[in-house]
Amino acid sequence: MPVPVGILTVSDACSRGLAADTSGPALERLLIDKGGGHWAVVARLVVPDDKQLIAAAVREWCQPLGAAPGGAAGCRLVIIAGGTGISPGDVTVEAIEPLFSKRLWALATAMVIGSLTITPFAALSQVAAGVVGAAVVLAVPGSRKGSVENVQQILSVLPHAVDTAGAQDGTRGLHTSSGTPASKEAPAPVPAPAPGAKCGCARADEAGDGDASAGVPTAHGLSDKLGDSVVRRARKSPYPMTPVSEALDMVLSSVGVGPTASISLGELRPGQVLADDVVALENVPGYRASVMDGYAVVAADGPGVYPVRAAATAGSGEHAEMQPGEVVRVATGAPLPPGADAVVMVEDTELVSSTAQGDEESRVRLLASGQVVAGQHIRPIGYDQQKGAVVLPKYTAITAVGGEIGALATSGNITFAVKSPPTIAVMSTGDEVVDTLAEPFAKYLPFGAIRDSNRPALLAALRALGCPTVDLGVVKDDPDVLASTIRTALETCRGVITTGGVSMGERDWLKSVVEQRLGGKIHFGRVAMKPSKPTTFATVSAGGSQANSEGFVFALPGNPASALVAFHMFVAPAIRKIAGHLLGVDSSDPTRVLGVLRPSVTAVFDSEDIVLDRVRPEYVRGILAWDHTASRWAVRIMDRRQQSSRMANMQSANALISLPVGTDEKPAVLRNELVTAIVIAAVHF
Ligand SMILES: Nc1nc2c(c(=O)[nH]1)N[C@H]1C(S)=C(S)[C@@H](COP(=O)(O)OP(=O)(O)OC[C@H]3O[C@@H](n4cnc5c(N)ncnc54)[C@H](O)[C@@H]3O)O[C@H]1N2
Ligand code: MOO
Ligand SMILES: [Mg+2]
Repeated sequence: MPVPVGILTVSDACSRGLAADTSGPALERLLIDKGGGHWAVVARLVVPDDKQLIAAAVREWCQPLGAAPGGAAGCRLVIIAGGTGISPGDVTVEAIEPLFSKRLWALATAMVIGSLTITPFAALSQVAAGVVGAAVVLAVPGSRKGSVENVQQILSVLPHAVDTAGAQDGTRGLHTSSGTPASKEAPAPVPAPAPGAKCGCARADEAGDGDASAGVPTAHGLSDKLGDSVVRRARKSPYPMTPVSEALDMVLSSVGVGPTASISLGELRPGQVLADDVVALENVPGYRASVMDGYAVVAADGPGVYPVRAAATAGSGEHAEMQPGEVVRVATGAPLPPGADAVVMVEDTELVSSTAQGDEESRVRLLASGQVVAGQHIRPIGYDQQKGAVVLPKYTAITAVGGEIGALATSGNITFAVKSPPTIAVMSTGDEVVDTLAEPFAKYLPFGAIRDSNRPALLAALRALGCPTVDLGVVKDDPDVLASTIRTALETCRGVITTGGVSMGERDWLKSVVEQRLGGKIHFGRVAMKPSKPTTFATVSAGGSQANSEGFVFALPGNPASALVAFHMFVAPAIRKIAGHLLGVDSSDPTRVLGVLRPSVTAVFDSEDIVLDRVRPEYVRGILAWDHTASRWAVRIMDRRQQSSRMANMQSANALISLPVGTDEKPAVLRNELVTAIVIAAVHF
């Protein structure tokens, strides 16, 4: 049995989502690659440089399994990366030393000596090693390189150290070792774990908005335990502030490209993508066709008076061979008689005589004004479509322009291999939310109620992407109903979008429902962005017709602008991936809407200066347009009132202006500065 390991990254920046945690993954990789199968990383966490939080995590992980009411983690090795420098903010060693029942001086020294052979800066790290409960706990520098180099020095002796540490403490755990230094420090408030909980592998750090977490993974993930009273809810969100790019990576690596289906022309819809090249089965035109209404002639005959032979209108059958000295009346699109090599427009002729009944042309004059050149006004065979040529290549997206469906109709194929946008169900949640799509229409709102704007907006946005939709209505804040509605929807739909109930409120149940009722995995529960911070993405094993596949749940924030921004940032790319849109297109050309990600353009900021948020990167709703005078993109803010509760700031928006976190050096974006605009809808020219 591999030995359970916990890896704790201590970093203010990582916990705030402002930097990616690279040492945690690197240490895990080291143990996997070089640990000879001895280790299994069962817990990874990022916490800020906070003594209480570091100690709480170590204490929790080093408890024996089942010792505490559900909180024990049973880790036998804990590696802490970061917070070992000599600045006042580095508190890792101070946090863990009081927990040590035994200091492992020599182990720490071995790490220092080894590292000193690599860099003299190793002398500036306060590495530490000790025993906590039955576990060996190491504190190593926070840099990816430094952390790995230190652990590498002692990797070969670690298995023995861990064995011995377990043996020396008969109680095997902190829990029963009251009186050890560990028990002297008050534990940080930890959300109540479930009975029997053990180390999860979810990361649980905390960041953003100056708050700090006590989150430690439990059997039910990080969410508040359903059934617990409000007094036991987490008072800080245990969900890491995931950087936007990481969140997007998690989404795109969790959803796979959808299946290919063979469908008929009438079933083609905008949003689908061709899964194969479509080859023309026939020439268009399949015959030499007239481009004008007029007369088929022999060009060498030249101007003069000619008898008119049987008329050829489009669709009329084949002609007899044409003779020099005669003309054949033809309509646009009609086949030319064999022998004709040009068409003269009716405007370049005059009637000379008609039949006795006066209902048919007898002779016409080809006027000298009309030049007659061989080949004139004739479409040769295969002019528009060559048999055997690729009409539309694989990855072509079907658009609402109609050109693709038209070209496919012309190709002569009966069926087409396509990937389609998935069926998605949409639900609004909230006791206060009044249905705006179902009868009867609420003419007057009860006090405290709000009309549902999220569901209609999301259903429309999904349809625009080509998704078949299922409307789940408005669901009350009731965990049972929420769970059963989502579960049932996932039997027929690839994914469910909910809005509301994902933040810190006493009736914000979505995360708990996903983890505890649906057995889902929350990949992220908060994103470092403004708006849409509590955006949650989870995968859930589906039943019904979707059995054996994973459904996904996007639990979007209730605030309307937050829900829509999150939709465009995360849901729309997932849908485009499932539908088989080409990955990685030319992002410099925003008119190309192919691709999983919408393109970003650099644009001039054409609005009053805007103060940057100091914690979260912001996605401001804007209108992107081509500035014809200056030949550049310009973007202006839709609506200065960018509150996430205000749906109106999304209207007419075709771009999200991606603004960085503000700093003392760069507190604002000024008019005429360059910004990045993410295109979310058709751009204006
Ligand atoms: N203590 C904290 N409170 C909040 C935090 C936080 O970090 N700590 N985050 C805030 C942020 S940011 C957002 S965004 C919201 C997200 O809230 P929820 O997703 O839990 O959504 P609700 O609480 O259910 O509703 C929020 C808001 O939106 C209105 N709403 C909900 N559904 C709809 C709908 N379908 N149509 C129109 N409006 C809707 C609802 O009435 C509320 O006003 O949490 C903050 N709080
Ligand atoms: O993320 Mo909330 O979406 O800031 O309002
Ligand atoms: Mg809420």
